[in-house]
Amino acid sequence: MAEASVTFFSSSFSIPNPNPKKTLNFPSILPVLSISTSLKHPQASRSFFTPSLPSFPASNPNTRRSRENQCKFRVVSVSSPSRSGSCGIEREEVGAVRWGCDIDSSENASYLKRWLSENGLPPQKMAIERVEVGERGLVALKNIRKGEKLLFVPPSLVIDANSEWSCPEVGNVLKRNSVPDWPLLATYLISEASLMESSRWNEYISALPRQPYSLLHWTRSELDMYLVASEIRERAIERITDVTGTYNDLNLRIFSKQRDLFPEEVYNMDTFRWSFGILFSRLVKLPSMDGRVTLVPWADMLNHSSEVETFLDYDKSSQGIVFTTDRSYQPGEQVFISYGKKSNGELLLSYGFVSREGTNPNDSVDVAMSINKSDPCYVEKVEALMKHGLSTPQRFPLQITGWPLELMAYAYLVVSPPNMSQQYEEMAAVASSKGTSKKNLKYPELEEQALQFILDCCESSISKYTKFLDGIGSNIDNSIEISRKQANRKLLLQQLAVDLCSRERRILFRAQYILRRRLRDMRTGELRALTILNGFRKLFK
Ligand SMILES: C[S@@+](CC[C@H](N)C(=O)[O-])C[C@H]1O[C@@H](n2cnc3c(N)ncnc32)[C@H](O)[C@@H]1O
Repeated sequence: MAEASVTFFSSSFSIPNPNPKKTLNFPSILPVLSISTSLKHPQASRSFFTPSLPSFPASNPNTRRSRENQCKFRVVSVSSPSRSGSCGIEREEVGAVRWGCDIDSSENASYLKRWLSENGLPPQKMAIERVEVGERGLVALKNIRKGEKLLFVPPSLVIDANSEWSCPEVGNVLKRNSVPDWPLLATYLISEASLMESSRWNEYISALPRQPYSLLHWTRSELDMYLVASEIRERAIERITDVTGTYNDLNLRIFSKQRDLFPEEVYNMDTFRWSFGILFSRLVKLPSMDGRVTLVPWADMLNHSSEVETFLDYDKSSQGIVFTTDRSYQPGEQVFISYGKKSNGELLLSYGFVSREGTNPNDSVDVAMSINKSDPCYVEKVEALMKHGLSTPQRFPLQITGWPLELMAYAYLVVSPPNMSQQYEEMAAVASSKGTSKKNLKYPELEEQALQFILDCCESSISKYTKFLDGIGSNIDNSIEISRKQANRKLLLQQLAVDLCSRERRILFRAQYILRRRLRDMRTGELRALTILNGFRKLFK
């Protein structure tokens, strides 16, 4: 059960490509939500500030749909012409769309609940309410026992790659081009959203956040300014680049060729950023359905807690999407789920929040390691790494409880001398976890150097965090006059960055302490052995 809640999965994204030189980009690791139950006060840092985002009149989702209206999209995007650079994140303003709602308004959520009930959602023991953690969430209406199954969302209310398109022509074009699940679902959401009342998902889409929170929605300068010390910045840039690349490919090969079906006002970078933001923060992978990725209305109103393990799955006996509580709840308590065993950086990357201090047992910090260019065996080492899908620099996660075998193997490779070139392969294989087994490499003659190398990496990282945390407020440019809305956003992002960086630096401090102690013990051990040896020498003299 816990295994299934580790919700990273590999997406094989590729549209059959007439030009094999041009590859389609898409993140190889994408997060998916899984579900579980609650903490008493899992206050996450996001709850300190409420960002004030542009507001537009919400469409009334209760309007009746007319079938003849199908495929007549409404141009509702308010995105401004993009000033973005090649990776699309140079812009100072993140485009917003009109779809969805401000999640602090509960009106759309009550339309959603009514619509779900009318369409087969059975009576629930929870209701959508404004909550302290996560803004909107599901709250127990009655006593809920530990081990109870909840939700029972019927498959007819779930969106997946096989869902029927309200505008079948658009769906047919994508299917003919064998567009994989993630970009297909992103396009599906945009297509349905643009149809408004003519889409059967209107009530669901109207209750989605207009601005999903995740690093996908930070500008390049925000990432550079606030996440300068954290490796999560790189991952955010990679993700933004992948999403942008995916949109550009779809646009080039499909949208631009059929503008009647895919008008630019609807299918553009801003609307894709919105739909990918929704997918990153709400998509669920269902283990009992061969890992099918789905959007599960209602279930996706549950917020995350790192201290519970229960997750969403399809339940054959009830034929619905359920989760089983792993604690009891009293009326009025918010019910939480687990989005998987994620570090705070990963939570910020996909969901836009950081867990409250000390509540995330899965927290880790990525440390970047690299082979020194002046290493006489630089080429051989890099070749060995590349053979196993690694590079230089390479990131490894460090946890409060220690570091993985892969990181140690990489460190051995970095410090190993030319006369050990026969072992480079083995080291790289273990570093990539693609070796024969998860092997604990042991090279006693290199251990001290390898540990010293890891310590140096941690200390250089610590100094970056300290510089950022000491300078926050003073090194951030306050000279530009900003509106209240921008000030709120700035405060929110600063707070998130400070929370993330303090948690990550704490893990590094712990690693520094352990490494220093281990090295000291090794060195005093060596010293003692040397003193004994010298004593013997003197004796024999
Ligand atoms: C699947 S949705 C959950 C429902 C969401 N609160 C809503 O109103 O639509 C995931 C989003 O909820 C918020 N969220 C979930 N768990 C949270 C937590 N522990 N602290 C703060 N925000 C949280 C984040 O904005 C995240 O992107």
